[in-house]
Amino acid sequence: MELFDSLKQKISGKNKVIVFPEGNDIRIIGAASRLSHDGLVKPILLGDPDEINKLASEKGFDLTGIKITNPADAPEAEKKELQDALVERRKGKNTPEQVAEMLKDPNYWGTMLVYLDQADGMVSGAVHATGDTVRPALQIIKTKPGTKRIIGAFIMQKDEERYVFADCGININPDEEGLAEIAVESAKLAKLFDIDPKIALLSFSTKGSAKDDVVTKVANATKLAQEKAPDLPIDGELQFDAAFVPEVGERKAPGSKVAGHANVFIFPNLEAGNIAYKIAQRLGGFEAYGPILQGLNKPVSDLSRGANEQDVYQIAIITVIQSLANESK
Ligand SMILES: CC(C)(COP(=O)(O)OP(=O)(O)OC[C@H]1O[C@@H](n2cnc3c(N)ncnc32)[C@H](O)[C@@H]1OP(=O)(O)O)[C@@H](O)C(=O)NCCC(=O)NCCS
Ligand SMILES: CC(=O)OP(=O)(O)O
Repeated sequence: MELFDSLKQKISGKNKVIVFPEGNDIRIIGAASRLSHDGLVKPILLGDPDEINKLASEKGFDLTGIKITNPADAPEAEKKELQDALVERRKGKNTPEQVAEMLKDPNYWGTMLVYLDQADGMVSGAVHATGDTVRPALQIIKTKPGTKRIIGAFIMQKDEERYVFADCGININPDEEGLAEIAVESAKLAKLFDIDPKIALLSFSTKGSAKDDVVTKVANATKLAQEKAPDLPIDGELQFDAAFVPEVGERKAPGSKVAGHANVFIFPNLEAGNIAYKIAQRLGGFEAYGPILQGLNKPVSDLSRGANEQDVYQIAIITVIQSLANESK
């Protein structure tokens, strides 16, 4: 079954509430309309209702079943509830005056709805850059117990081919420990998308063919990841061809359980990961679903500003899947 058909089946009728802070964007309005119509999500759009209704009617989008909230115009009691809870959450870090300013940003408002269980997840980032989208979640929702850092991974899909790329969204220059955590957590994400993970930590070197501190970082991270998850097939450092092409893998890394067959690709830093996913998407014709943020207590999804309506629709579905996965733990 096609990936999204199977995901839709899993979330259909679950009535999960997803908040979209960028409610005035036509891509968001179109996606929310379809999600509501298809019975997949109960959307909350944040923004000016007049503007949202006008844009929707121009494009013929039905807003039945969609709640619209204008934070700028919200009842005082609602504002106070969010403000008091945020002051408490940011105790010692932000003053009440700073909190009042923060809540003028719809990403903070939306994140608070998730934190207070008034929404099951949030999707934003079609307009805002990644930092502005995820910072409220890092400060308020925070990482799950036992998880040090959130990770921004992509599911890359073309026809029958499906891979995980990480980190492509968040951690700019992870250290050895960080890279090992990215590898192990990305294997968990792979399983959620029916990928049997074979994890390659990528470099410009294969098994010591080049010497440099950045190569040593990947080799050491591989050892740490293998120690953290001895049952998983994890190998590195591998060049992409050694990780992906069976004949090259046999030549460059003989005896490896991963080389030539990898499907979870861990990049040494964010430069490599972000560039790689965009090349695979724009030159290679792969669909890029993400960045899927792993490790938060409740799901918040960032979009690329290059996203279209279909990307928003699909990321919202993935956000619900993450919410359901959290419940089953
Ligand atoms: C994610 C990112 C925005 C965080 O940076 P930042 O806001 O400067 O982070 P700060 O160091 O000020 O930390 C803010 C909070 O987030 C937390 N935090 C930062 N990075 C984190 C991570 N990877 N995982 C979990 N928490 C994190 C901090 O602990 C801090 O919490 P606190 O305020 O409760 O103490 C930053 O790493 C970044 O810009 N990454 C690249 C994003 C990007 O441009 N990607 C390319 C396009 S997808
Ligand atoms: C994921 C990503 O690269 O986001 P943007 O294109 O918005 O920077």
